[in-house]
Amino acid sequence: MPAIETSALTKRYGEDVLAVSDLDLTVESGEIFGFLGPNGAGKSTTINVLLDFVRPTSGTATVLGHDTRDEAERIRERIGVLPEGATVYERLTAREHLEWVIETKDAADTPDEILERVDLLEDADRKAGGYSKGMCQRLGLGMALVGDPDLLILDEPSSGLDPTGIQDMRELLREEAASGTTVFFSSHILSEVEAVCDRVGIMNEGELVALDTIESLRDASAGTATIDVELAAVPDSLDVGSIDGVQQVTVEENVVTATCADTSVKVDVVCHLDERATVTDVLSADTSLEQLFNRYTGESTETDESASQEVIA
Ligand SMILES: Nc1ncnc2c1ncn2[C@@H]1O[C@H](COP(=O)(O)OP(=O)(O)OP(=O)(O)O)[C@@H](O)[C@H]1O
Repeated sequence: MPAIETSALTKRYGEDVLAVSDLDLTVESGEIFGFLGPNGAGKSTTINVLLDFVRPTSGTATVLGHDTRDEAERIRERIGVLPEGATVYERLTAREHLEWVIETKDAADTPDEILERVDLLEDADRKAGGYSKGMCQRLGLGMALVGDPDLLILDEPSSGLDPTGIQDMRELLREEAASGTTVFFSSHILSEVEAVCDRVGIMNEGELVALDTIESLRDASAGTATIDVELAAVPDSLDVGSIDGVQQVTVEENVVTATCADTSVKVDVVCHLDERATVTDVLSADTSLEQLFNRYTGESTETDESASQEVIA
């Protein structure tokens, strides 16, 4: 039985906003699934449907085999949730938050054990009103862990966390998955999920535009590369487009940029240009996973620093 299954799931807000469109998504039991997409892509809306916080306009969703509309209570008993921008009660301490959730869920956990896991033990008896955003997020994560849930649904779990916090969170998700918990979490940053996910679904403008394993996405991203070749002067006829495997060519000032179907084509481009002009510099960049994500979602790649760049001449 899949942990999550949606079929033709659609959610409209009023006439104008199609937040989720015809979504077919299956998350298998035991996997760590990253639900990706830029702001406004429909991730939170999908999660809110799964939690029965909003009702779908059409289509269906099941969580742990239960229909979200008819059996929301049964679902809640078996899942742990970190909602978007988790709120805490300012006057309660972290320990009191956990005691409250443990009691509500009639769970056997001890607060200290969970506080230790989310690194809040030292601050357990401070009122949450004085917590930083990252501490609130860790408290929210701790509350989601109560009752050893079969499924964790986390909306932007690393929001507000510092790099150490993000690493701790990844470790915790791995531990949960290793103990048999399915983890479904949303993010708008691919690099945050690629280290930990088995599969990712990429949403854009309400639609699922990619659904694959990280490895397959990597394979796809390994297939393309761009090369910038700087020339002393650009001759009238370059004819770079005639080279096998060159997909696109642009010339700006004296730099020729070619998009190649695979990395081996880059050498052909350099040789071709070297025969026709004086090459003064060459910069090549293999397409990174982040760029691939950006391509699916139409985001700009200009500021992407994760592209692996190497000067080859
Ligand atoms: N309650 C609401 N009423 C009207 N429109 C809404 C409502 N909630 C979401 N939307 C719209 O639905 C679309 C999808 O929003 P959603 O919050 O699901 O995206 P998201 O991928 O979670 O984005 P983010 O990463 O910013 O949280 C957006 O256009 C948003 O403005």
